[in-house]
Amino acid sequence: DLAADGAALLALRAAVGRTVLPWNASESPCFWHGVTCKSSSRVIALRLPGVGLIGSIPAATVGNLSALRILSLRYNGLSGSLPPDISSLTELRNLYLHQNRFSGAIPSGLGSLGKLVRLDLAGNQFSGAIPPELTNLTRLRVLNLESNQLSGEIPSFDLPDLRQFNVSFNQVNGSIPPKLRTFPANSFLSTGLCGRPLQACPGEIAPSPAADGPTAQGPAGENPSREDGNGKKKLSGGAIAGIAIGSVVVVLILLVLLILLCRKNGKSKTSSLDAVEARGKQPEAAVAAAARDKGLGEGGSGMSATPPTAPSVASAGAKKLVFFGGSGATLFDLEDLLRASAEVLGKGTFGTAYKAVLEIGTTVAVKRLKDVTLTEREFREKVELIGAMNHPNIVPLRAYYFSKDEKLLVYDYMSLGSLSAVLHGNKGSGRTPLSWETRTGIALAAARGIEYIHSNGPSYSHGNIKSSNILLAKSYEARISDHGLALLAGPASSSTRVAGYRAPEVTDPRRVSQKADVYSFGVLLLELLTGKAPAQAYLNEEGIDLPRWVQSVVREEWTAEVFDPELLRYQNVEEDMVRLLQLAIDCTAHFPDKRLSMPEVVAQIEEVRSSALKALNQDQQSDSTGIVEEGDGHSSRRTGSITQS
Ligand SMILES: Nc1ncnc2c1ncn2[C@@H]1O[C@H](COP(=O)(O)OP(=O)(O)OP(=O)(O)O)[C@@H](O)[C@H]1O
Repeated sequence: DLAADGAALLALRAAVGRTVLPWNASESPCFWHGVTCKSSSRVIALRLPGVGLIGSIPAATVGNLSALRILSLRYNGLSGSLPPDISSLTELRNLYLHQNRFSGAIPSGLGSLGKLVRLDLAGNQFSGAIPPELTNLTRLRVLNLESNQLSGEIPSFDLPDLRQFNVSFNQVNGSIPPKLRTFPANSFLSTGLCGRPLQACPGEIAPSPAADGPTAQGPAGENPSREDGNGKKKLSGGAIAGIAIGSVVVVLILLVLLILLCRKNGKSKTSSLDAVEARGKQPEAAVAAAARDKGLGEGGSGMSATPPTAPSVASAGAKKLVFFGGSGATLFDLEDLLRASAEVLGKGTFGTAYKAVLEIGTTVAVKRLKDVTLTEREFREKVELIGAMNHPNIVPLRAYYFSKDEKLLVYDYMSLGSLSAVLHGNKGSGRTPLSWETRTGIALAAARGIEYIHSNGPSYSHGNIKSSNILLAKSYEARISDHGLALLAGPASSSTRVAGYRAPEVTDPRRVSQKADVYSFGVLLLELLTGKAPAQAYLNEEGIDLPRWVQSVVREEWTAEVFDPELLRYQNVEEDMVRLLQLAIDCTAHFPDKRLSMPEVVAQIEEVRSSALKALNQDQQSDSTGIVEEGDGHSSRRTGSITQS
């Protein structure tokens, strides 16, 4: 009970923190710095990073905190052996003891902490062998043993969830166990180990580059960042010959394509986009040149004047680019568009998107629609509805083009790309994680954009809310894209939509509703909070989607586990994170009637957002010097509680 927990904590203070822990014994331990309770009845987290604890931890101190889930004593001066009764903390998920002076053997009893997710013992003086019992920790995601004095061979870990592993700077030796060979070389630096990703062991055949390919995946089969190795493998003679022959073939194919392109001169004015599509993201000067070869670019009429509100027509021979006015945007004509250097941004449900940089300097995004079966009149009517939408959180549609063979939509180009790319792309070094303040700003902007779409009438919905349709302009201003495209799309386009965002009641993706948008937005919120893509392979291995995964974790009361580790560095925001998580869970309620409306969602996010801005101000004012690690906040505030919908 809480009294026993309090006594254990006071005993710990007497042993290692007499002068540094200002705990008031007459108050409930739940108010003590670094202590987190559940329902004011048990201590579930003890976080005392870098507070100056010194000495060795006796038995019957932390070992008596039997409800403990998080123990963080990192960056202190703790020494001696770990107390063996640490193995009685069977609720423990995160154990952070790195950067102390612990010595002796790693207790084999740690292997009985079956709920452990993160174990960090780096930067100590642990010696002896790595206990084979640690291989029982089947939920382990992080195992960091770096910079100790461990010796002997590494036990054969086969942990399905292991994402980070490090034994660098130890005296371990022997062959790297097969299941760990997919981790990069810097997991095994300065050891006596051998085998991939290091040098082959004596008697082992060095892997050929070809053999590296398919087996270089992580244990969960989905973590390409582990493939890095030292990147200096030598190519075999066969591979060099293959590359040389391949290059010659590619050059020949390009030559043939160029000849065909020249012959087709004049056939279709927009067919230069085919060339762009074929070339993907290659530099595009040549594409512009190809368009010029076709006689499309010379003598273009440049910018056109525009009336402020009515659609205007920029003429290019028989072809017309129709603009929506009122924005004061610089206009251009079809010829300018064709002369622009372009690159493929990506292929989506409704067609291919291109970035086009016009000679006048304007950059636009052009969407080339596929499978449009509407008549010209129907198409124009529907596109004008889309073009009439005007809101700061909607990507503006500037113009469109319709011909029998080609349907184009011209949008403002959003320079920071999609939320999906920012959140999940570039996992390597140099990545700038999205801050809590930015995430709440994006959530609010996206919610306002959807609210605006819904405000046009009960039959208006977006139908395809997902992170690749949240685009970011400079300073991470978020806007909804692809609004209204479902109106234009043919039946074929509905099949490719990502199921991870689709509300359970939506069986035909073309028949969506506002409540289905709320569901998809809830998934998007979960994505912002967890950092996980709804279609991520390992979530779906068990057939679990993101909302169900979050609910299962929350049900087990590991709320802190669901959050993106990149978010856990922020101080004083835990309660707001939990509020947003609760909102996301409410939005993803199974039954549409139980879901909130978008105005309600916006109102709730506004509250969280203003609190996030306050926290940001506090952070900027306070002199925060601590180094905060994954899964480990400084705040002793309660994480809050979550209810299931
Ligand atoms: N206006 C824009 N500015 C910048 N990038 C854009 C713009 N519109 C689309 N993109 C980028 O182009 C890529 C393809 O977009 P597109 O909308 O065609 O497909 P999608 O969003 O991936 O899927 P879906 O069509 O199902 O919405 C997206 O990843 C997006 O980042």
